[in-house]
Amino acid sequence: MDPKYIRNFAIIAHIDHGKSTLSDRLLELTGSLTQREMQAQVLDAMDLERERGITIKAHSVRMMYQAHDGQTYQLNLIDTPGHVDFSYEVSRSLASCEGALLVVDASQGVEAQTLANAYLAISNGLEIIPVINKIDLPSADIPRTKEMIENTVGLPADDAIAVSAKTGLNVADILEAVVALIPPPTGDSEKPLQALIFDSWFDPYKGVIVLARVINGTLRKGQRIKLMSNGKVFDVESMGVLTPKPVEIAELSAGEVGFFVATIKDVADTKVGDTITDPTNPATEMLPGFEDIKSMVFAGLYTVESHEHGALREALGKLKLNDASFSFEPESSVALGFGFRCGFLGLLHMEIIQERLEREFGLDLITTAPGVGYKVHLTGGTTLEVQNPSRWPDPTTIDSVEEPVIIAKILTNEEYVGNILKLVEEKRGKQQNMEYVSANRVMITYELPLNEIVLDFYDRLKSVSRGYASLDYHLSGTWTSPMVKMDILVSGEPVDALSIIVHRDFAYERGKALVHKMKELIPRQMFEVAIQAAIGSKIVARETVSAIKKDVLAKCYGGDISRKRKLLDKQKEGKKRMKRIGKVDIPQEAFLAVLKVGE
Ligand SMILES: Nc1nc2c(ncn2[C@@H]2O[C@H](COP(=O)(O)OP(=O)(O)OP(=O)(O)O)[C@@H](O)[C@H]2O)c(=O)[nH]1
Repeated sequence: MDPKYIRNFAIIAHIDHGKSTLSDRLLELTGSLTQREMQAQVLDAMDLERERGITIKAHSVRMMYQAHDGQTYQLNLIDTPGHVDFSYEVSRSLASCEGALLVVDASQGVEAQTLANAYLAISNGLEIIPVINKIDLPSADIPRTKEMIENTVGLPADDAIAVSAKTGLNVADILEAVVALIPPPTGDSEKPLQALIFDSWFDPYKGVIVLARVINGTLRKGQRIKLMSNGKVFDVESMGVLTPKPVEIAELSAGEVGFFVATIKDVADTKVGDTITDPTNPATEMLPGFEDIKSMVFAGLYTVESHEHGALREALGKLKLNDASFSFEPESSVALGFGFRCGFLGLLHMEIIQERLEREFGLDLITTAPGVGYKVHLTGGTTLEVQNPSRWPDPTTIDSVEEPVIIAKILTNEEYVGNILKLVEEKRGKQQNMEYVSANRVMITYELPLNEIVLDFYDRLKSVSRGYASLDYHLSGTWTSPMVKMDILVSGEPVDALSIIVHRDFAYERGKALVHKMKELIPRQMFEVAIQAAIGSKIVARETVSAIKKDVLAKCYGGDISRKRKLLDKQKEGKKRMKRIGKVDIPQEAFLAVLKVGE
């Protein structure tokens, strides 16, 4: 198609501001889907996404739209993931577009992620059309939302389109604005091929499916392609566009977006952000912005039943086929047996993988507390990358430790600033900036150790701000910090899977809180159980779980068999996620106690 009539755009928004609902409306208006065909929120394809109401993977849909000028335009809507864990993918999706709809909930206003995504869009040179959504709500405040867009994002918002994605009110105006305001792509179909990969996944029937935006040149069915980051060469077997139903096509020319299937076996070969070229007439340069993304958060995954270990390995292998950003390698624990150390982009990513393992593969898992990767410099001059506390070297051999640090931007209402500052200070934060972005909204920028964020930061932030704070973060570097390993002893025995890495100055407090929480979480046994926190041989905290005195069934005084059964079933249910360590049954929650300390 003549690029003049192509518009590539994304919708960026804070979680729950209505991106999926609006996408569905646009599909409906362009006749891409009839109402009958339309399942609620087609773009969120995975069940899990639908259930959790979040968009995990980016997809793209081609819509044909006849504008008021009589011309038919090809509109490619590129969906972007809405969560900070996936901000690299967001940035690559945005790099495939010339414009973006910035959707802001009229009752909530601009949130941290609205801003983070808007900045990504601005830095990718996109034309941004502000859209104020949910104007059907009684609490909608259009003038205030406009003011916030102007003050925080720095975009003129007089012409913001006020819509209700729910009722469809004014949504048609968005399509006209897309055609009128978003520039057409400028690539050249005659130049050597350069196509940007912005998503890929593994389909059990078709193999690896790649979504790409052709920047220059033409990508044709049957042609040979080369991936510029790794030099690997494949043949394109089929290609198409999602309308949202897949429709086969023979080529994608400069400016167009679509998917293809090639002789690619491993999704890890198709890295988001990579450039595809033609090996017979290669482009001289990769497209800018490619990064090899790394796992930031690590945790051990074990099965409750040791005989399910093989099934876990198989399931992890299958998930990895679909998700190159997730990594795993075997590890073993004295307490838990054989398991895997898994790497994730962030906590949400970790929860998603965990849930899929349990739901799709029927595994019962024990997860150890998530932690980050440290660079440990030894006195002998060598440096270790340590992602597992049980690999922490002997403290006498450690010269210094570098821990990863993030820049966190927290957007909140004035009245919660005090609470939030207290929280970030407690989390070892260093203030970078604090400014009013509108009459009562404040943007707080802090440098914080990632290790503090992966623990309970999100939940704590939510509770101290009553939900009126949003967070966006990105990795910014490292700090040299006196980190130490803290062991947890149950009945005098160290349980390796419970060890965590903490800052020396906070170890005492953390240890006290942790054993206290564990005391609540470990059920009483027939005997007394001591729970201790120790650094090296020094015990820093201790609690005792006292022994059970009575038989639980004694309460039922014989007679009522169904009540008895219920009670036993309840106990069984409770047992499911326990791991017997020595003589003590430790429930899953206790392994994650460190996440719950503030509760
Ligand atoms: N009243 C009202 N509710 C809306 C409107 N648009 C969306 N919603 C509701 O807001 C909630 C979130 O909408 P989604 O479309 O799932 O939001 P999203 O931005 O796609 O969310 P993520 O996928 O998590 O990023 C849903 O319950 C929608 O029904 C609107 O115009 N008016």
